[in-house]
Amino acid sequence: MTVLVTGGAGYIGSHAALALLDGGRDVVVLDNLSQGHRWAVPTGAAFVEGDCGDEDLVRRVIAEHDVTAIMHFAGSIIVPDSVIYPLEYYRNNTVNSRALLQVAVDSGVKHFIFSSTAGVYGEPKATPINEDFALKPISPYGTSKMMTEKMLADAAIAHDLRYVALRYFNVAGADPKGRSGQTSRKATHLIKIASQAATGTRPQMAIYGEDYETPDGTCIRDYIHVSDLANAHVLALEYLERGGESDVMNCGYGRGFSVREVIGAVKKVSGVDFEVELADRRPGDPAALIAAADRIRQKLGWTPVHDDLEDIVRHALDWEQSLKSREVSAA
Ligand SMILES: NC(=O)c1ccc[n+]([C@@H]2O[C@H](COP(=O)([O-])OP(=O)(O)OC[C@H]3O[C@@H](n4cnc5c(N)ncnc54)[C@H](O)[C@@H]3O)[C@@H](O)[C@H]2O)c1
Ligand SMILES: O=c1ccn([C@@H]2O[C@H](COP(=O)(O)OP(=O)(O)O[C@H]3O[C@H](CO)[C@@H](O)[C@H](O)[C@H]3O)[C@@H](O)[C@H]2O)c(=O)[nH]1
Repeated sequence: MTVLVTGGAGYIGSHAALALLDGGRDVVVLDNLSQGHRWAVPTGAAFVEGDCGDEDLVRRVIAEHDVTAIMHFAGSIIVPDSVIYPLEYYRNNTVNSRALLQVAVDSGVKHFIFSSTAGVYGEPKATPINEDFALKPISPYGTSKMMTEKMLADAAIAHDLRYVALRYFNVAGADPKGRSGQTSRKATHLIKIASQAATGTRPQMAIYGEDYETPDGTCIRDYIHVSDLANAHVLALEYLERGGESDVMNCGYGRGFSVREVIGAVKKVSGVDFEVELADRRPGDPAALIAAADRIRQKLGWTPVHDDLEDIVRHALDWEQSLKSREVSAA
């Protein structure tokens, strides 16, 4: 009875592995370390270095570890890169997910939890966004995730497999106990970048556009603490194990903060007045993305405990500081 966590050496996967281990589950992480780090795999989890699209390897891992459920985090995640390298994104996010799904079905794994994204909605017609809105992704990244959702839906009809696809809104923060956090080599996320500016890892940061139709002109997003998100995965697994139907669920808190509000919170919590420039809009940024977050609360009984922007920011800043000392000690 082991959970296979693909991408468990990365940001969200490592937090999910921690949540599973904290709940007394056995975990095996499969990660090719293209972005993740061996040290990010939580103590107590078994680790296999390899690709989730390698069917023979995944078949062996499932058999050797008696895997009964899969949480699939492995993937390529940078939206603008997906525009430049679309075929690479379809390979890693769609083709490799197909391979993993094939082995899951062949091996009799019945429960599958998938990392999807608010990016599947594209430019939504209104906000908050509920799960029944049309899927109209505007990037290859969003399309690659939508295609995996479709494969899951069809496979679940044809085979003895049930799934939950969790559509994450803006994931941020770090494990409150300091055991993991965001370590991406190529940071693009707002709270990560602002935390780097506050801790001196980068000299300044920019706001991408101040002329949106929002109260302060900057984009609004629904920031969700990574540990609340990790717990949602554990609850999704329990839901499937007690016979829950396959479903898709938004993961957000149902409220939003503007870029300016986020930067203000990072300055307040850190006490550092770092330099912020104004820059042009970043292509493809919708003005506001806020989740309708009722379904996940109702169906999974999910009750977030870190729904506080300053909490999220504090944990992100603590992690950024700890990364600096890690680099110093590694030098
Ligand atoms: N971070 C966000 O805000 C966000 C939002 C929506 C959805 N997601 C999704 O959540 C998942 C996890 O994202 P993250 O932020 O933790 O990213 P991450 O880059 O930190 O983690 C992804 C991990 O997967 C590994 N990986 C990539 N391709 C692999 C492959 N083919 N085989 C094995 N391992 C592979 C990487 O080495 C890395 O450790 C992704 O699927 C992403 O699309 C993330
Ligand atoms: O240095 C920065 C970084 C970001 N932003 C702005 O901050 C907002 C949030 O940006 P970011 O943190 O990059 O997140 P998103 O572009 O909203 O995308 C994230 O959230 C989506 C779901 O909402 C996921 O699909 C994506 O994978 C994930 O990267 C946007 O308006 C950006 O323009 C800045 O102004 N300056």
